[in-house]
Amino acid sequence: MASAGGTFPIEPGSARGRQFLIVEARFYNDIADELLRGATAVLEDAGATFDVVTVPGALEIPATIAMALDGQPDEYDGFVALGCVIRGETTHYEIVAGESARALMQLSVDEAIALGNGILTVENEAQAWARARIAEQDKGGGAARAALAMAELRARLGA
Ligand SMILES: Nc1c(NC[C@H](O)[C@H](O)[C@H](O)CO)[nH]c(=O)[nH]c1=O
Ligand SMILES: CC(=O)[C@@H](O)COP(=O)(O)O
Repeated sequence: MASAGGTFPIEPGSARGRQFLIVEARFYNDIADELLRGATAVLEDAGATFDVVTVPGALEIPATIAMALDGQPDEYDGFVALGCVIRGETTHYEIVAGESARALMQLSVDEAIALGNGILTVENEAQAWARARIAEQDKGGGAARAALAMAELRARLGA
């Protein structure tokens, strides 16, 4: 398989002095643990500091980032969204997966924030684990890498 985008390289220590907010949805606890482990390992390796806030589900993530921006717009250099949406029996999956991504995209463009989207949208638990596990796809770490890269770019472009 071709190498995936989540391997975007970040120099160790290159984000020293930068502060991030991880917003994690704990709808699936064990998967949330693994996504969080991946994201925090990447931020720590980059020398960044971070806060973590926990919300019930993926639908609550965008509003939480909006609240943080509303409270103290310059407190964070970037944001990492973590969660897992697994298809059930009804159309609710489409709402949770689609609307969380749509609102995050809207926030990141409207507010010019550095955001890594690590919300898995999968058919079943096996797909979720393959993507969450650090030893496999490490999508939590990938989202943190994206947030780090975008924070760097945001600073360079003067946003
Ligand atoms: N089914 C999943 C949800 N659903 C819950 C929503 O995100 C939300 O918390 C609820 O509708 C109350 O507003 N959330 C996930 O993160 N993952 C799912 O698979
Ligand atoms: C992604 C979901 O919202 C899911 O958990 C809902 O399951 P169901 O469609 O069986 O209610």
